[in-house]
Amino acid sequence: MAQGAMMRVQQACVPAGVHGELAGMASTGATRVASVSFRGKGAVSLSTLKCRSARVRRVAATSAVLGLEKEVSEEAVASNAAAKVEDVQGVPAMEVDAVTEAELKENGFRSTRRTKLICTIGPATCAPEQLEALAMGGMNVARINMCHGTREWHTQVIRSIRNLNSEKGYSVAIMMDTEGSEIHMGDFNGAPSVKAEDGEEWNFTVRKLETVPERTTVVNYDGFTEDVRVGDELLVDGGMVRFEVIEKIGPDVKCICTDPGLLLPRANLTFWREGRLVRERNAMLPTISSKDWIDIDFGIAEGVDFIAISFVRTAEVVKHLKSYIRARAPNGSIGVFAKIESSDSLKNLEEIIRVSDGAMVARGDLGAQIPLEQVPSVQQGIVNLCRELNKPVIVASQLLESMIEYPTPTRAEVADVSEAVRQRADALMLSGESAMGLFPEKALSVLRTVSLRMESWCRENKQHASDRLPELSSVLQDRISENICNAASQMANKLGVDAIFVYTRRGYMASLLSRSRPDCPIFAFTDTKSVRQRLNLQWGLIPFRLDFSGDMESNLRRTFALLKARGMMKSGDLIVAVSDISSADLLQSIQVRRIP
Ligand SMILES: Nc1ncnc2c1ncn2[C@@H]1O[C@H](COP(=O)(O)OP(=O)(O)OP(=O)(O)O)[C@@H](O)[C@H]1O
Ligand SMILES: CC(=O)C(=O)O
Ligand SMILES: [K+]
Ligand SMILES: [Mg+2]
Repeated sequence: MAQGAMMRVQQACVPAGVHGELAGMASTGATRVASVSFRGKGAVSLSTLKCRSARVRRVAATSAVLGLEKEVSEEAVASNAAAKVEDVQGVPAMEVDAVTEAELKENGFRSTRRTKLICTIGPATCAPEQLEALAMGGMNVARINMCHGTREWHTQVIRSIRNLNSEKGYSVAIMMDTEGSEIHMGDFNGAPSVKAEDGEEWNFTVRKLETVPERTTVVNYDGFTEDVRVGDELLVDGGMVRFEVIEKIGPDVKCICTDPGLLLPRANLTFWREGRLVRERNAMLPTISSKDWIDIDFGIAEGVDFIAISFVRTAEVVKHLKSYIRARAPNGSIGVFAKIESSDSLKNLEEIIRVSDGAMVARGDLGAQIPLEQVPSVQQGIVNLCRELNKPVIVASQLLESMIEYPTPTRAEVADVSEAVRQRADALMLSGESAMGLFPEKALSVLRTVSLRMESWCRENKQHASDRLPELSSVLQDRISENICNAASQMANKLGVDAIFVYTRRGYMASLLSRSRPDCPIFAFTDTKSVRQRLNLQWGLIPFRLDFSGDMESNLRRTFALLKARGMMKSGDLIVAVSDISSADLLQSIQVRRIP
């Protein structure tokens, strides 16, 4: 998190009385300048502010943010959920996310969103109705950060999302993000933040304290007092607040605040000597801590769809976690994402990405470990590499940071989001904006609107023409699939078809099609719930669950009938279809079909 964030958090703790006026602002579109001038009586906690601002968000969500797209109505989603076509046994013959279905029907195939959206869930968004508002707003994946919250809280959030999915027809996947064992500060007796003033003396201690005295913070790493030296600089969250070490006394390290600001609970700590990041024994801490393993067991038991590993340094740890999951969740249904957020991960980037199921450009911590001006080019490099290697990639952190407190984004933020979309990242992620901000739904709506606009610009300007992707594999069977998918995409672009259909059990050909970023949406039909959930995160894929029958022809006919019955396609629509469900000795083919 950067300097700006702490100022806004501070402003978010504004006195009571602000709510009604903020609500008015959101609906009238008043400027951000107005929002800093609110004054009233009595302090109010961040969480109270959040509950009361529910109305603000409702208003925000129903007004087009940047005036581009047509909103999907609640009625449309409800009627889709009700119109499930059922097989004789009462099991839906075909399942698709209710919001995506409404979007397809209302906005048309061409303008349906390709970039996927992830929201970090926190106190601002954990209630079932808040989660539903995000699902309605296009959240494809909900992220829970194991740095924060209790086991009960995480369980509750996961269950609420699963309930929404099963009862209301959404298809929100769940990503668990590990805490990792990097050095961080403790909590401040439950306070949302604590101010450190210029020149103040603070005690950084490794004592285990139940309650922390004033101007004290607990450091989670026992070796801290030995590793740190007098004269070192301590950076909180990559420089939001700075301290200088002046004295070491047993378990306590006395520091002077040299750059004041707000300290957030569990903020990341790095220490620097003569302008360089110090990585001594802390570099030997395990990437996955013992607490992380317990969290991972919990994630496996709860059936999360993705686990994101924080501060990955080598490919080995990813391989280890993947085999751990394979042994405990035999259908291998959890995708492992490597978070690229340290200089070590950049050294081993290609190896790490090759063994992971996807990667996250975690710009928050990354920007604290490498010079900030390198972050944009590193982001582009990671996005390109992931695409080459056929791995989904998420761009995360500070996309709309100012919206933690303001109802409209800055121009620079809109440009940043647009750039990630132009780079063809698979997914964009909200952190504080949705976890603890005042305008979670509106932030999501901005991501959606900006994505749609840039995607349509890319199509109009034939951006795909310049795409050159290397061959993935030297194995013939894989090369056949790869070439079929590339050719199917090219054909779809040239013919201007309405959609590409792919029939896939494990999602392999669906990924390959997504990798070639075609102009039309990709309908991915798969027979398991877990694969359907995981395909949610990949660019341009619209995952359907469908029971397969023996041959391609009957699958196609069945799909046409079901889609027509649900009003999602009509006679005369043109599609390109491929499949990886037939056995290896069957001829793989590309079919071009007009819906009868
Ligand atoms: N479950 C939660 N409970 C309380 N606050 C949360 C929760 N999740 C997120 N937050 C708040 O939202 C902020 C931003 O969330 P985010 O997930 O980016 O965390 P972070 O602490 O910056 O760490 P990371 O580097 O893992 O992203 C956090 O600093 C925290 O204040
Ligand atoms: C998301 C995350 O962990 C980061 O940006 O640091
Ligand atoms: K984390
Ligand atoms: Mg991080």
